[in-house]
Amino acid sequence: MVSGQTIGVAGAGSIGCFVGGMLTAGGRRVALLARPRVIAEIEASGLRPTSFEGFDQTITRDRFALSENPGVFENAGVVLVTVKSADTAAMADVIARHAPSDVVVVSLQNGVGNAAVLRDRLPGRRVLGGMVPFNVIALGNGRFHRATSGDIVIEQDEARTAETLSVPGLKVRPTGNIEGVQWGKLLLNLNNALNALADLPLRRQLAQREWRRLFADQVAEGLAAIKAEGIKPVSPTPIPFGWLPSLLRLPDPIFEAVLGRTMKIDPEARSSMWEDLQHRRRTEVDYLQGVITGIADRRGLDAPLSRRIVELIRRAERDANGSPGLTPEQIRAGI
Ligand SMILES: NC(=O)C1=CN([C@@H]2O[C@H](COP(=O)(O)OP(=O)(O)OC[C@H]3O[C@@H](n4cnc5c(N)ncnc54)[C@H](OP(=O)(O)O)[C@@H]3O)[C@@H](O)[C@H]2O)C=CC1
Ligand SMILES: CC(C)(CO)C(=O)C(=O)O
Repeated sequence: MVSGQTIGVAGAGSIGCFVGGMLTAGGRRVALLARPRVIAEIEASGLRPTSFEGFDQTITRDRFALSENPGVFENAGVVLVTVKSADTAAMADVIARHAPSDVVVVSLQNGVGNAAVLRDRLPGRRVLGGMVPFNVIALGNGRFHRATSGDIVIEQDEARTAETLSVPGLKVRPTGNIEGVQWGKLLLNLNNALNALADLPLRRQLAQREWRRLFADQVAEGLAAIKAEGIKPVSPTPIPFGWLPSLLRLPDPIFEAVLGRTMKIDPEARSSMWEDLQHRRRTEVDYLQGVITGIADRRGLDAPLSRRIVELIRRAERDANGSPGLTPEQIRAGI
């Protein structure tokens, strides 16, 4: 990408509006493709990325392009894909029709299959996998709040796309092993569903040992499945995966001390899957726990916890009442 070219954001919701806002604040030219409800909110209030570190800027409407018309991608040098995984294929087709043929497409999504879907539907275009380690919550009135720490990681390329996308307050690091990084993130994202079922902020959920034991059992089950596939996950935190289950099972005060040293979590942070249940949207459970049950099916492994959680999330999606607010005991009871 040539610096000065437009950075398109394909599906501006929590991640897209935060990243797009930070890039605009950092002097990049940004074009957001968004739904009418998101456009109306930003038209009324401006775009306000904020962060647990104290960053807080309201970006006026004249500083970026914002539209429901994918024509906003016509001069894009990079397009960041920030839709939920089920919408990746449809968004790839939009990019194919509206972005230049030499555009670089970067997936900033959870899950391990989105870059492959984009590559399949965008032959000839450069597609880079990515991983966003931090949480963003949509707080209303154009405010998109980064509630946990960590740097974005994307696949390294000769054009040094990662470096071009880095601005103050939003660091993007290149990696030669994006698959390992994405599988590592998938293991942490197994907590998204637990958090969604718990109806608790992440910090309060992780402060309770019974929730952490459940998360530890999920990670152990996920690790066993992905090791059977010969995959070596890279931990997104300074804690190696081999230690994570034991660490999660520690008594509350010891765990708190370790967590406090490894990452920052705002009191209001919650998983994106909790947000999906609250807004009666389809969740990404098929791309997270569903990947583990898929491996288990192929390899004849047990994955009882992942199967139970898929079932509970599907039930919550069908009920459309938001989070069911379950306890760890209620989740284990059906296994
Ligand atoms: N939120 C978070 O904290 C984190 C999220 N992630 C990952 O990032 C990805 C994005 O998540 P998140 O930002 O939370 O998701 P959101 O649902 O908040 O944002 C996606 C947005 O894209 C919109 N969209 C979908 N298709 C189109 C289209 N064709 N044209 C215009 N807009 C479209 C959606 O609208 P609609 O709903 O109407 O379809 C929605 O507003 C996911 O893979 C998620 O797992 C990763 C790390 C943290
Ligand atoms: C950052 C994290 C792990 C927060 O739960 C996330 O990826 C999400 O909410 O989707």
